[in-house]
Amino acid sequence: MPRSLRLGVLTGGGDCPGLNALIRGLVKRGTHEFGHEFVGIENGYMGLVEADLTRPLTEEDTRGILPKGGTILGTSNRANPFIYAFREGNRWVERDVSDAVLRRCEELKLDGLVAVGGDGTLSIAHRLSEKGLKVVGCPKTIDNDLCGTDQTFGFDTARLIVTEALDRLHSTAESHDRVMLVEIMGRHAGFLTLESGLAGGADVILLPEIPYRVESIVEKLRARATRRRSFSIIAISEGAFPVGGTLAVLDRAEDVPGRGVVRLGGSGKVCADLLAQHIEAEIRVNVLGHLQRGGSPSAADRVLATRYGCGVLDLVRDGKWDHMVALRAGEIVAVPLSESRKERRVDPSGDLVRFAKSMGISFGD
Ligand SMILES: Nc1ncnc2c1ncn2[C@@H]1O[C@H](COP(=O)(O)OP(=O)(O)O)[C@@H](O)[C@H]1O
Ligand SMILES: O=P(O)(O)OC[C@H]1O[C@](O)(COP(=O)(O)O)[C@@H](O)[C@@H]1O
Ligand SMILES: [Mg+2]
Repeated sequence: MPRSLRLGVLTGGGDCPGLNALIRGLVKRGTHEFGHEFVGIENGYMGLVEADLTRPLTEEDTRGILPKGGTILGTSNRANPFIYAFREGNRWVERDVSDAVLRRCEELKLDGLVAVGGDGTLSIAHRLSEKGLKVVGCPKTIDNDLCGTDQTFGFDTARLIVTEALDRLHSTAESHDRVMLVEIMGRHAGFLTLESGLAGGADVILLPEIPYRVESIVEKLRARATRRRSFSIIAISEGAFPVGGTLAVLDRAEDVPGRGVVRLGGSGKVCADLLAQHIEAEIRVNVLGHLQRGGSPSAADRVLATRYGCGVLDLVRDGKWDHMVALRAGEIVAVPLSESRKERRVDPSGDLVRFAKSMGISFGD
């Protein structure tokens, strides 16, 4: 019988469907096979900085959570221990509280920490690991932009939601002869836009990896109009921008204390305003927003998340701290956490883009 451990668990960054399935897999296998004990840490790393945000996490707590969206542990994308934001009077100050986080883990008598998150959460995990904390990671994000793993859970569900939105927008766009722009999440990576754009039959797909020229989109829209189809669907990433232009930003990194990264939004409106200078057709912009992350995970995401939750316990058993679980060529493997710092992007000359172009889909280049 392997040694029973006391493990902390936290979920950090933006939530995504499948986090609860992961927590369930982790706690069930951990309890049954290893006799581990789990401590739930609430609101990401915030739970290791602020008081009263930890609680026992038992198998009983995981009953019925498999199909639930979000995370029963809560999360935060503003709780980086290396730039933690505190309110002092009427201003915010940022401090490095990473030493206090290590002390807190000792107080909680943790033998190790399981950090579930995206590039942000996992690179923080790696930095904590460098300071001596025993951490293992599980990758998550609807953006699918993490290096080291072929897929993150959350992506499949988000792709289904966006595809359904594109399907639904087709009928109203066609009835009104409109150009529909659909703004899709993904930060600086276009995976979600590319794959749901393909699945949902978009006519134009605009990605952060391929800056667009308005003239090129106009040409495509005009070509469609002469074929007596005067409606068009444009799938645009929140991180897409015109050649020579800049990112559409809702909050700069420095405007949100503790956040450390930019909040994107508004690329659809920017593109619509540019197009309106050239075409007569009515244009509408749809921002799908957090609908893309909400609700129950798909079967595929439940399975992948369960595999990650169960699989990370092999890393713990083998003492593979400072590693994360990953999917590579269909297998669950261990990858150094330092890999998670590298972000993945759509390859503009890869198969998907090439085939889409060969079918007549415009990328605005
Ligand atoms: N590439 C990065 N490297 C280091 N820290 C990051 C990085 N991206 C984000 N962070 C920090 O990690 C926290 C969570 O990041 P976020 O991107 O929202 O979540 P995640 O990537 O884990 O889903 C933020 O507070 C931010 O300060
Ligand atoms: O929830 P917020 O703070 O508005 O953040 C929105 C961002 O989070 C995401 O939904 C998911 O990103 P992460 O997985 O890196 O947290 C991005 O697609 C989007 O840009
Ligand atoms: Mg991130």
